[in-house]
Amino acid sequence: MSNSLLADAGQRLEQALKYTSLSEDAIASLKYPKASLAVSIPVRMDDGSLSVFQGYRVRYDDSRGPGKGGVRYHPSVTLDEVQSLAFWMTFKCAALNLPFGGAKGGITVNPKALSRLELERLSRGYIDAIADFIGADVDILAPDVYTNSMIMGWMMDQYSIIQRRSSPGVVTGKPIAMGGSLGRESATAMGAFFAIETIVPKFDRRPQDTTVAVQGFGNAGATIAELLFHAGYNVVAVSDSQGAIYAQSGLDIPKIRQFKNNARSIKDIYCDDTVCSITNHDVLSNEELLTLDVDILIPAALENQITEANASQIKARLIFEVANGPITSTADQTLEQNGIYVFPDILINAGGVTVSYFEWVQNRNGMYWTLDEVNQRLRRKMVEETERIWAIAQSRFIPMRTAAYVHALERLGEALDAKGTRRYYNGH
Ligand SMILES: NC(=O)C1=CN([C@@H]2O[C@H](COP(=O)(O)OP(=O)(O)OC[C@H]3O[C@@H](n4cnc5c(N)ncnc54)[C@H](OP(=O)(O)O)[C@@H]3O)[C@@H](O)[C@H]2O)C=CC1
Ligand SMILES: O=C(O)CCC(=O)C(=O)O
Repeated sequence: MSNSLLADAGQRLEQALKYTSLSEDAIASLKYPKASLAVSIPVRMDDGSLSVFQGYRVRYDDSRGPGKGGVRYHPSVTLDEVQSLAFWMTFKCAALNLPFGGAKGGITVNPKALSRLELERLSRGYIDAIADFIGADVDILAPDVYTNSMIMGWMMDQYSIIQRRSSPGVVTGKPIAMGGSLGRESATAMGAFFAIETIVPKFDRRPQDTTVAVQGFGNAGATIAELLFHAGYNVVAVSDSQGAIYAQSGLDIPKIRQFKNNARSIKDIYCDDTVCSITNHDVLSNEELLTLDVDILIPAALENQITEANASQIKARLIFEVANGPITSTADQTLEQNGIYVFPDILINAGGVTVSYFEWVQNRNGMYWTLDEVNQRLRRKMVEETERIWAIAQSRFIPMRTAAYVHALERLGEALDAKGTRRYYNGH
């Protein structure tokens, strides 16, 4: 592992390997992505010009099943980032005992600058470029940052056109009308909520006495903020890419969501009777939100938000990583020294991929579940695996992140070893 984000992610693997007895072969297999594809996607723009975008799809490991992971559209997407995200998917799927390996995709683009038709041509062009690399039994796509069910619908449709058969199982997070699952839209946050509800009582905390700050107000961030708000937590700060707002007495999250739905930034919220009931809130930067004196901090935006530079200023007691990779490995050490508990991404945000798995199962069976069934199954899975990881952390005196990796590694090691060594010999 030579480059930075992936190298940093690899530190977590090294740390966890000290607590496992994985075979040398299994360890060696997990150190590098299995396959990385980089593609150019030419897109005819609305003004007639041609723009060429860079896209990626990485399958990190598929020893437990087909690759699984979302597709990100963001200006800062790089191969290194996509490889790291695929690495986390591998451990996430194993930690939750889903029959999948880890994969991820991305396009380097600012989707906010594209028209809807340009976005559709880009999404279909991406599938044209990676069609041979994916499949319902090979590598399955899903939403991530700045992608959504509409884009997943275009992707599934384009793949079906290429294959000349309906192929719903190649993409999850689709519109319900195209075989999507009820509950997938809220699944990442719902899974995090079930984990938080499992963990918070262990710290003798009650929702009404617990303050929360959430960074990121998209699919994951806005939904977890609203779930916690309705459960009685005091959500005092939220943010989007433009900035944050804070009110010590608490924020009215459903009203902020209503405001944000009109494509405006949280920091521009103003108060009148029709738009919000927030009074006396302060506007903060995203950096300031992270260092607020709150009980729970929930990063739900991008990677590398808590680093060596600001870790010592974090005052939250518990951090739940809804985003992938928001804390660097060196920052982890500082937080631990300061007695701050970190609940890791590969557990906390696993609700999304868990309901993606449910969607894939429903597509294969052609039978569809009610929202209640989906959420009950999700709750069972999240509570079960959270308790298992908690027990590992407690019994071995290790942080929850290391415990989650140890838990995932035991399952990955079994699958890698069960395949034997034959596959390591060339030509036989
Ligand atoms: N969607 C899913 O199913 C899953 C998502 N995740 C992870 O959750 C995180 C959020 O994803 P998701 O909610 O889906 O993405 P969305 O695109 O729905 O939302 C992203 C949010 O993050 C905000 N944001 C972007 N850049 C910054 C920044 N620099 N500082 C603060 N906020 C910022 C955006 O602001 P603005 O509104 O201004 O654009 C937006 O509110 C990611 O790490 C993703 O990988 C994990 C598991 C599953
Ligand atoms: O739903 C999925 O398949 C993956 C979601 C995702 O990209 C993630 O968990 O980071």
